[in-house]
Amino acid sequence: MNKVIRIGTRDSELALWQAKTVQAALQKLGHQTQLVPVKSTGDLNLDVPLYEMGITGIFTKTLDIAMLTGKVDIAVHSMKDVPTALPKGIVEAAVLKRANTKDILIHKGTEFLEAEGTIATGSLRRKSQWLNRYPNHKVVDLRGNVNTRMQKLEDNDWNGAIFAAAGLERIEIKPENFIDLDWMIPAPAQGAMLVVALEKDEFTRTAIGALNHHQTDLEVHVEREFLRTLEGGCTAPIGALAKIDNDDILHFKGALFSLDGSQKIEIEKRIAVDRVAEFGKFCAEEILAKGGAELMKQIKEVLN
Ligand SMILES: NCc1[nH]cc(CCC(=O)O)c1CC(=O)O
Repeated sequence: MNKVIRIGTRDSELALWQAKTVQAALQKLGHQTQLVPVKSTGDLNLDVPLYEMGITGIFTKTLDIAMLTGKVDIAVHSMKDVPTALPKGIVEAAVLKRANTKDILIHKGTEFLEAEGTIATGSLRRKSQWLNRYPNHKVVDLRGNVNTRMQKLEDNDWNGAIFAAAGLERIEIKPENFIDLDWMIPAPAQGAMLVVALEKDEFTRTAIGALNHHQTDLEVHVEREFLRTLEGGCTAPIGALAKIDNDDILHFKGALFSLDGSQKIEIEKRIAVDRVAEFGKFCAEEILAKGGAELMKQIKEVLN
């Protein structure tokens, strides 16, 4: 059997870049492909409510629906935007080799760092970590796709804004005036791309499976298991980074923060790659035991 693999993508520059990268990789393997930009879900009439289908992610919802209604065969996502529980009928088909995992600060001069200043981010994880390190600073909300956020930074008098290096590097808009935030723990799966497909579509799953990068796959699954064990369905300030070294040792760093950044519960551990099963869960349980359970309860009271 052979068929054209229809690749669903949102229409931001970053989403298109990611979808085209997967398209090029599939074509190199001899597959026929087609890009299908998917705009909004507004005109769709579904007979089952979204929550019953297990559809939750704000970034992934549109493409989930396009796939479940047979309009596309696969969807390409920034893996960090994908909820840890996928909708019924949708499965991970491949995790691509990871790019830069770092958060970076795009700034207009770094003098403010040791004094007072205002930085912008829409991420609770970035906000809480920034305030933990710079309690005298102010953090303002910043939303939109990366191009929009970059423009808003230019248009406002903030001292800087935080971005994932990977996003800016992919679409080649990373400016000169940045610093790597090596101390900031990235979002679980930051810098990785995930291709999802329908569980029942074996042809497509096999085709896409050839793109899987085993090491990245192992790393991000430890990070996401850590997240899933901690979060319980809420978007708390949680960071996680797993990295496998040349000796097949996985190094893990994870943390949970209070929303105002005043509390930080962190963990740093390593384990042999052949023993990573349940390691993310194990690390999360240690965080929960070290005060994380109480902190999660407080966070949920504020957010829900
Ligand atoms: N939440 C938005 C988002 N989702 C994925 C990326 C960039 C690519 C990545 O982090 O994997 C970004 C932009 C950002 O966080 O600055």
